[in-house]
Amino acid sequence: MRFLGDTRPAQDLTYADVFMVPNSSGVGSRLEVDLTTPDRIGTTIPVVVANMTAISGRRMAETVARRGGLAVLPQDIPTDVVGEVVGWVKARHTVYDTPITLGPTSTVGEALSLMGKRAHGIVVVVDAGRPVGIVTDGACQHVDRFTQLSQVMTVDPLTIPAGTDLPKVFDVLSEERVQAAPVVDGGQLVGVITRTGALRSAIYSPALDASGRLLTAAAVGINGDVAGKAEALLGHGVDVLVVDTAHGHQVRAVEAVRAVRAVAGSTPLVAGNVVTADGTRDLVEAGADVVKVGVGPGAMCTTRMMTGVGRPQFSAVEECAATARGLGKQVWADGGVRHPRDIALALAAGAANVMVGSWFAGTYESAGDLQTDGSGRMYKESFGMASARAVKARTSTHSGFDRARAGLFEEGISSSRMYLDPARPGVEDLVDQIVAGVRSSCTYAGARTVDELHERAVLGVQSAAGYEEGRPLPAGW
Ligand SMILES: NC(=O)C1=CN([C@@H]2O[C@H](COP(=O)(O)OP(=O)(O)OC[C@H]3O[C@@H](n4cnc5c(N)ncnc54)[C@H](OP(=O)(O)O)[C@@H]3O)[C@@H](O)[C@H]2O)C=CC1
Ligand SMILES: Nc1nc2c(ncn2[C@@H]2O[C@H](COP(=O)(O)O)[C@@H](O)[C@H]2O)c(=O)[nH]1
Ligand SMILES: [K+]
Repeated sequence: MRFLGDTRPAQDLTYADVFMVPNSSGVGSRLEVDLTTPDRIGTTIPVVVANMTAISGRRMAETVARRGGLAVLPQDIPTDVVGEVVGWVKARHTVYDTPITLGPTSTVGEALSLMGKRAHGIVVVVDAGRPVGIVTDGACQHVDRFTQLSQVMTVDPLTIPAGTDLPKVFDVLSEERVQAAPVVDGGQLVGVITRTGALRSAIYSPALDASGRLLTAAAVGINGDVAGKAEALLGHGVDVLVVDTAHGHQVRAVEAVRAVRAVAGSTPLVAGNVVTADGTRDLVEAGADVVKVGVGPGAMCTTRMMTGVGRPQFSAVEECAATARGLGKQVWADGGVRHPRDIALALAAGAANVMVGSWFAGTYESAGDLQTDGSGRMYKESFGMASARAVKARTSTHSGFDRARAGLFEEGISSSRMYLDPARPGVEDLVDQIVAGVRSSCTYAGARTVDELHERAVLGVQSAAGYEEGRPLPAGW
């Protein structure tokens, strides 16, 4: 990566401050670009879901891994529960989505309460494991919530035999004009597939472990028996460990990384957060394979306003990535990502992978319950991991006094409404947008891989007006 005219700007920059110019490019198609991440953890797209309780749970983990990304399960979830989630994710199909199933005597009310859990939008009515009907949201309107599903379901639904060619699935669903269909193997339900799902499965490669199951990650904090917790997570089959704390360049964090490294064997270890070359070096020396970069850019984060501490994220990533790469390691850019461009710029700066939190909060797959406001718009509630709300949950076993004292040190937002975009309500819709944007950035730069994007990117610094000029104006002016 270099700056236009080879003039390094005097001050630190964030994503909005920079732009990338096109290079002479021999990459003729966006489909020639391979977004496999150079951190070699198994992700085939540079998207990691942040370890935030309101965002990253089992449905997020399953859905994102199926498209080549990774979700980090938060440190506040009890270890045995993380174990259950990991076991569940690893038992998921790597191509077909998990169905929502109910019986013929289940009610419309039950179906409606479950439908928002998944983007595919159908409930499969099963009898002894066989699909006997399909219920859509439309069929549940204008009927009593106590109506049994046998009354509203489409009987003998179209089913897709497991293993059917994906273009064929796409064509059959289009011809039959159905949004989603159950997938069966020997008559038994094994999953659900949509038209878009068939398309995506032909474009993306899932992030898999050595046994071909979906990849998982989990975070540990820096307090208590960190090594013991890490060992327990490894015992549950977690593939990537993340040591995560606000101030990753403190003695206790470095010691925690060393302790986890001692038990982690060859399991990739990610540690953070830091924003300096020194912080990066210390975490690498302690045993981190990947250093997580970002203090204060997060949407739920009040650290910079509370403390004045942090660093504009583009420059933080650039400096830490250069240091880590010099030591044969990598960084993840964590926080502040609101557009596909931010991910492309983080990779241009040298990040191997990019963590996204709040942007994914407003999706069907985030951990929270789907809610509707007075005007009928769907939203999820989200909160920061250093907010009073999260701290209260994390310290639930402490004395009342200690909890109250910890609550005074909040550095995050306790409640925010993240609205679902009606045009992109599922996390895969956002992943599509990200991957399309980043693949396109690569062809503009003449890069076929993430490393080539970093090598070839030529960046400039823009004014606020320059950034504003790049925004679309859908309503005209
Ligand atoms: N990327 C970012 O900008 C930030 C991210 N977060 C996220 O919030 C979650 C909770 O992290 P965290 O607040 O570290 O909580 P943790 O409870 O995991 O650990 C923090 C530990 O570090 C000590 N500590 C020392 N200095 C600080 C400091 N300036 N800020 C916070 N702790 C400090 C704390 O002691 P004591 O409480 O006694 O001071 C405590 O023992 C994590 O997921 C983290 O990534 C939080 C803030 C910023
Ligand atoms: N200072 C705080 N930082 C937080 C908090 N909760 C999460 N985070 C950080 O933000 C990123 C995600 O960023 P986003 O812009 O994509 O939402 C996450 O990985 C943490 O590093 C918090 O309460 N305070
Ligand atoms: K912020």
